[in-house]
This record gives sequence, structure tokens and C-alpha cells, in this order.
Amino acid sequence: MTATLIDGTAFAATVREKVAAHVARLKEVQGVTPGLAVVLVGDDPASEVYVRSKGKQTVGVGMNSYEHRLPAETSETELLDLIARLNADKDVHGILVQLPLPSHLDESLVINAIDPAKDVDGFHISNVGRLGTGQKAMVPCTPLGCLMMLRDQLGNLSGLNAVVIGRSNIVGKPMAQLLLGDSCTVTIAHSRTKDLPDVARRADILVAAVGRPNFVQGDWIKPGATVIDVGINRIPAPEKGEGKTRLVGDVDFVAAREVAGAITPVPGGVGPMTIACLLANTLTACCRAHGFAEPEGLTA
Ligand SMILES: Nc1nc(=O)c2c([nH]1)NC[C@@H]1CN(c3ccc(C(=O)N[C@@H](CCC(=O)O)C(=O)O)cc3)C=[N+]21
Repeated sequence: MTATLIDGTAFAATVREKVAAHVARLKEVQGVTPGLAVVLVGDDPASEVYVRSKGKQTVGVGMNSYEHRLPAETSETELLDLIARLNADKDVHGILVQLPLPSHLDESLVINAIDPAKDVDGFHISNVGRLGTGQKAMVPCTPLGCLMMLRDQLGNLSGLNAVVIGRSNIVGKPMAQLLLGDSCTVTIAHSRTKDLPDVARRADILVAAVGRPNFVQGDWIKPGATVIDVGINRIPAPEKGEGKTRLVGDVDFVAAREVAGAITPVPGGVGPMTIACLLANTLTACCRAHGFAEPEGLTA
């Protein structure tokens, strides 16, 4: 059996359509336009690409996009001043500080300076705590996108065995919380997990977020399982020509698709959903700020 492909690019387009329709209504009925501020410190070329793509998609769904590009040598005080201004700005409903920050800046300090209501990444300590205690939170975009794809694919997740490989604050831990929220039996596995292939083989839902190319092998997968590949790894691709590269996930896709029931590809899986969920979160933040009804199907 060959697995169903979960088309993240197509799914992200439907999420953006929902967001755009809701934004159009907000503008017409309430006279409010959601706004997203993206802050990029330094000039990492990969970050440049994401920030440009986010800006374009933000405008594409009818929202306002505010980009702040600061030099790599920006001081912590300068960055905190900008965040304070964005926190106070009524036209800004979402704030994203692109990570990683240059090493002289304290990431937790900076993230926790964002107004939690505007923290569309869901990285603020208050949102982390809210998610963990089942209170209304801003939910990190990548896990939210994964949850949307899983619900779409499987319907009800209740009682399923979910194994998350990876324990990062931005993917593994919040993903586990969301799966628990949907009543899965959740295991968080990682590099020190004993008998990892056996643990993975118990999963009805397997989420791979380890950041190692082709780490998860085909024989780690339970036949029929749903596999979500969060990895985005750039590896050399000499077959495309000298010095060329290609993107691969954390899962050996060719082997896994022969075993899994459904699987996300890389590229075209989780990545596009991450940006779509950023737009969804910005809309949600705007609705909450104004006391408007929240968009349906776009939150956890
Ligand atoms: N505060 C913060 N929040 C983030 O959400 C955040 C961040 N910092 N720093 C960088 C990472 C990376 N990230 C991606 C988003 C979309 C794709 C994406 O759409 N990828 C395409 C491929 C793009 C390509 O071809 O390079 C895909 O998977 O199909 C990838 C990576 C968000 N990040």
C-alpha cells in the first residue's frame, strides 16, 4: 500500500482563503484590519526568505504587514524599545520576532517582553503555561498546523497513540500538549529514548521533529500510521549538479510512504501550514483584542 499524501501546500491555501474571507468581513463590518509586525535582526539569508514570504502572504489575505529589519549589532535595549512600541500600537495585533536571534541577545527575555495577547508565535511563557493548563492561548504555528492536518486526515484523534520525536519548545512540547488536548495517549521521545524504533512503531500518529535528515526509517512505522514530518533539512544534491542542495524531512520518505497510511511530504507539507497558521493566529489575536467572535476551525 502506498500512503495518502497530505498536501500541506493545498491545505495552507484553504486556510488562507478562510482567513482572507474573515478579514474581509472584519474590514467591512467592523472597520478593523488585522496587522502583523515581523521583526528580523541581522541578515541571515534563510530568515530573509521566510520573512519576505510571510510579508507577501500577510498582504495576500488582506492584512497589514509591518516589517522591521534591524542590523545584527542591534542592542537588547533597542530591540526591547521596538517591542514596547509594537505592544502599544493599536494597529498591530500580532508580533513575531524571527528566531534565532544573534547570540548577544537573550531570546527568552525578548520573547517574554512581547504582549502575550500579540504573541502570534505562542512562545511567551504565559502562552506556554496557558496551553499546558488548557486555558485559551496563542498556540505555536507549526504544531497548530500539524494538528489541523491530523484532524482533517483522521477526524477524531481521541484514544490514538501519538509519538512525538523531539522535545523542543517550539515544536515537540507544544505538539504533545495539543495532542493531549485532543485526547491522544502521548509519548515524547528524543535522542536519549531507549529502543526508539520500538517506541515509534507503537504510534498511530508519528510526529518527527528532530532536525536530522531521513532519521526515521521505514521499519519504525506502524503500518497504516499517519506520519507528520516537521523536519526541514537542506542536504547536498550532487545529482542536481555540483554544489546544489535539496530539502528533505526527518523521515525517510521513500521508505515510509510504503508503510504509512498517510504522510506529509517535505517540502510542501508542514512548512506552508506554519505560515498559514501565523496568519490565522494574527486574525485570532485581532478578534480577541476587539472582543469579536473568533474564527472557526482556525484555532486549537
Ligand atoms: N519566531 C519565529 N517563528 C517561526 O515560525 C520561524 C522562525 N522564527 N524562524 C525560522 C523558522 C522557519 N520557519 C519556516 C516556515 C515555513 C517554511 C516553509 O514554508 N517551507 C517550505 C519550503 C521553503 C523552501 O523551499 O525553502 C516547505 O516546507 O514546503 C519553512 C520554515 C518558520 N520559522
